[in-house]
Amino acid sequence: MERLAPAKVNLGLSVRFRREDGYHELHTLFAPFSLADRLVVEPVSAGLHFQGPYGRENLAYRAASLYLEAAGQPGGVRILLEKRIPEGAGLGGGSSDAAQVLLALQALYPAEVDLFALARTLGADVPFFLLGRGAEARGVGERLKPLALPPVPAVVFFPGLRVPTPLVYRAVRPEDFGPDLPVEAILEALARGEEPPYWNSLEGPAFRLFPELREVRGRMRALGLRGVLMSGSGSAFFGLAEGPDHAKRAAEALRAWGRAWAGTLGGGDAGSGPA
Ligand SMILES: C[C@@](CO)(OP(=O)(O)O)[C@H](O)COP(=O)(O)OP(=O)(O)OC[C@H]1O[C@@H](n2ccc(N)nc2=O)[C@H](O)[C@@H]1O
Ligand SMILES: Nc1ncnc2c1ncn2[C@@H]1O[C@H](COP(=O)(O)OP(=O)(O)O)[C@@H](O)[C@H]1O
Repeated sequence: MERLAPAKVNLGLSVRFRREDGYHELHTLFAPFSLADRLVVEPVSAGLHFQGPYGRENLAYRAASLYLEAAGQPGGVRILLEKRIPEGAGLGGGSSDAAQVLLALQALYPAEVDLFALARTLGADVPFFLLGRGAEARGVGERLKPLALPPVPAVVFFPGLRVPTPLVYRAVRPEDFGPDLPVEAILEALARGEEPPYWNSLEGPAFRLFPELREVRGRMRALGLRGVLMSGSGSAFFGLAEGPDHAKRAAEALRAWGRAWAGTLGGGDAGSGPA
C-alpha cells in the first residue's frame, strides 16, 4: 500500500499564554500543502521492518510500534519511507508520516484502537494529520475542528536553517502572546485572494534567535507573494500566489536562496490518502 504524507502550514498561529505544565496554549489554523513524503506499508508475517532515516527514533517507526502493540500484535509490517519534506522546518513532516502509518495499519489490521489517542502521544501535530483536511486547533493542537479551506496556489520556501521547536518555545516572551485569530476574516480573505489578517507569534522568538530570518518575508513579497508567514516554529515560510504559473515562477526565483516548492494549500485534494 502506497500513501502520501502531506506537509502542513499554519495559516496563522497565536500563542495565547504559557500553561502551568510549561506548554503553550495555541490557536492555529492548519492547512495541508501538496508537498508530500512517500510511504509504502506492507503486511509481513512478523516483526517491524523499517527503511528510512532515524531508525527506531523515526516517528513513523514509533507509530507502527504503538499501533501493533495496541492492536495485540496482529502481524508484522514492512515500511519504506521516502522523505521529501525537509525536517525541522515547521512543515510537520514527521507528524504526517506517523499519521499515515497509523491509518495504513488500521486498514491492514483493523482493531478497536483509538487512533487519536495514539496520535496525541506521538506529537502535538499528529492528530491533525489523521483528519486529512484543514482544521482549526486549540490546546497544543489536539482540540480540532475541521475547516473547509479553499484550494490556494502557494509557495513554500525553506531557507535551510533547521530550527529546533523547543528552542523557539523557550524564547517566547509574554509580549509575543496574542488574542484568538480572526478565523472568519482569514477564510474570507483566502477565498478572495486578499492578504489574510493572520500572524505567527513564534516569528518574534525565531527572529530574535536567528536574525537572518528577518530577510525572508521581504524577498518573498518582492516576488508578488501575499500573506507571507513563517510556518509553525520555522524556518519554512509560505506565501500565496496569484495562480499556479505565478507560484512556479516565484519558487524558481527563490531557489537562489534555498529550497522552494510551488503547490496548493488547503482544498480537498492536498490531503492525505493513498498515492
Ligand atoms: C510549532 C508547531 C505548530 O504546529 O509545529 P512545528 O513547527 O513543530 O511543525 C507545534 O506547536 C509543535 O508541536 P510539536 O512538534 O509536537 O512539539 P513537541 O516536539 O511535542 O514539543 C517540543 C517542545 O516544545 C515546547 N512546546 C511545544 C508545543 C507547545 N504548544 N508548547 C510548547 O511549549 C515544549 O517544551 C516541548 O517539550
Ligand atoms: N519521519 C520523520 N520525519 C522527519 N523528522 C523526523 C521523523 N521522525 C523523527 N524525526 C525527528 O523530528 C525532528 C522534527 O522533524 P519534522 O516533524 O519534520 O519537523 P517540524 O517539527 O519542524 O515540523 C527531526 O529533526 C527529526 O530529528
